[in-house]
Amino acid sequence: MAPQIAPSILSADFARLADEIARIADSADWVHVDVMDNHFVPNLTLGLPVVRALLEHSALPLDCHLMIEDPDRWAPEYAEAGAKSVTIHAEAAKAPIRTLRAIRAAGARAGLGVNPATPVDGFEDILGEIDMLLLMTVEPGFGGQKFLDVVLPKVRRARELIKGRDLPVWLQVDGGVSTETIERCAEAGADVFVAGNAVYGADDPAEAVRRLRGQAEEATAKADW
Ligand SMILES: O=C(CO)[C@H](O)[C@H](O)COP(=O)(O)O
Repeated sequence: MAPQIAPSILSADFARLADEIARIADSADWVHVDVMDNHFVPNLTLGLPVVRALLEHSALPLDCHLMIEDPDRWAPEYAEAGAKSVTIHAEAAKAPIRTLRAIRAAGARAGLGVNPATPVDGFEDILGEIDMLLLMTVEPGFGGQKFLDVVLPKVRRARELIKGRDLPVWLQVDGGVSTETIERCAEAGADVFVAGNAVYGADDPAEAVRRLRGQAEEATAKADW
């Protein structure tokens, strides 16, 4: 699959979210929406009512990343509301298979996210239940953090597992993805790139997306996976 860019609105102006999404509508593939509940992570952002409002105003599909304590309760509702991708965290879900199936049943792509220190090997047998594996490349909770190089071997490992099973699972990296780090992520096997600060911290967010995409495409073409 060609690399996809998912700007995170965590770094956008929260008072003007619809306008901020419009700025990247012609260059990005997804809008990445970070839902945080101040329990799973030490930050509070937005929830279902705001996502419903954004769905009315976004020309791009929403990729909702639930960093919340009880994703089993909430994830299906995001999918039913119209989010095209909903990711739950492996560290939080109590019934991940049931919840992933409920997301799919509601018509969305089902994502499974893991924190930097969570290994991916334990999830090999459930890869068939998911459409996207999200690997956090910072500790979740805040935008603008430094990319954790230590996660790169896990990106390679995840790509091997996906390839080994011959499944169409997308591999997303999230956190500290920028012009400095995106090539290493693509070389290691990532094909969906979340970028908050690197996009919304730029003077021209659309141009920032195009630049990231160009770098990811070039690195992917050279990659051996
Ligand atoms: O999930 C997240 C934080 O938990 C954000 O999506 C992520 O950090 C993106 O922001 P940036 O590119 O600025 O690191």
